[in-house]
Amino acid sequence: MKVLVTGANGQLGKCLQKHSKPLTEIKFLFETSQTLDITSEETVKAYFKEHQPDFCINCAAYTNVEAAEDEENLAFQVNSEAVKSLSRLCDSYHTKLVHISTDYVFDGLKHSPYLEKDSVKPINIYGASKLQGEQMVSEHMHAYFILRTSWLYSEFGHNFFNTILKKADDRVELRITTEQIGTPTNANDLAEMILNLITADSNAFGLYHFSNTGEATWYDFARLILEEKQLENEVSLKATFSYPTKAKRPKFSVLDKSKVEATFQTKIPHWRESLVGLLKEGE
Ligand SMILES: NC(=O)C1=CN([C@@H]2O[C@H](COP(=O)(O)OP(=O)(O)OC[C@H]3O[C@@H](n4cnc5c(N)ncnc54)[C@H](OP(=O)(O)O)[C@@H]3O)[C@@H](O)[C@H]2O)C=CC1
Ligand SMILES: Cc1cn([C@H]2C[C@H](O)[C@@H](COP(=O)(O)OP(=O)(O)O[C@H]3O[C@@H](C)C(=O)[C@@H](O)[C@H]3O)O2)c(=O)[nH]c1=O
Repeated sequence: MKVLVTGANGQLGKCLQKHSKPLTEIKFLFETSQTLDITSEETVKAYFKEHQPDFCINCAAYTNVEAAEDEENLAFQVNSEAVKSLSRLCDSYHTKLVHISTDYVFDGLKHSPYLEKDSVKPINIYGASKLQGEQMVSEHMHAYFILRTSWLYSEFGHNFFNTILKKADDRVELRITTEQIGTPTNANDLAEMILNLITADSNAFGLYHFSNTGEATWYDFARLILEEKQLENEVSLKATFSYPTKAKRPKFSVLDKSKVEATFQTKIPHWRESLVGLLKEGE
């Protein structure tokens, strides 16, 4: 089996590289923004013609939520237009697509976990571009899995977890918002789930919510990082309701995972357990 991973140098791409090592029976083609720019339709077309992958895991995305407010065209080009041509190609080569989307497709006004069937209404440009990407996948192909996830972090790349660790190392005073409730998700858990989906070669196509379980504010997330690193007495951490940003973010974006759990018999770890596990790994 041949599996193409786009955006392979991003955090999810790197987690997939890490967790796919034991899967020697699968040939992984890890392509970065340098080796396979998904916005270049001709390049991607030629790539598919040559390699004809059985699966494509699309980790390529424009993910800078703040900058997207000023770079709308680029965000839509990567997160929607490129996804349209990728989906068409996957359909014509019978390549199954695993596409990743976000909790930011919701407006955050619900008070209980969001189901796959709940109505979507993004409140920032990044969320709007990702929603349009989802629509491109479902309109242009059949054999797809769209996995919506939330608040991804890992040891790799730019994410809230690494930002807090860096600020804590520099003994910068932390002011962290309590305004949003969601679920931090260890990208290593998502990578494992994706690899299970592929090795099972499941045909249960469709839209799924996948995050760690439980809920938290960004403040709760930062606090557990400091506690586990035993830095709570060395770094000042203050809760603030308002932390002004250019992009609006949903106030509540916890995802309901019943569908993914029931379909794939997965036991998803709690966000606290997973965060503690990652910090222990790094010791
Ligand atoms: N990070 C998060 O908190 C969340 C992410 N998601 C989704 O999960 C997926 C993975 O995100 P994550 O790994 O965190 O994101 P990253 O930003 O870490 O990685 C995205 C990767 O995509 C690459 N990329 C950007 N443009 C192109 C392009 N035109 N062609 C090919 N590659 C490109 C980037 O390369 P380069 O750096 O060279 O530009 C980068 O390596 C995305 O779909 C994202 O929307 C969903 C919920 C939460
Ligand atoms: C760095 C920092 C952020 N914040 C706030 C800003 C914001 O409201 C919240 C989260 O900050 P960030 O900008 O790191 O996170 P953000 O970029 O909004 O994260 C999102 O990324 C995209 C890609 C997704 O798909 C989402 O699921 C989500 O993970 O925390 C503080 O309160 N204090 C701080 O020191």
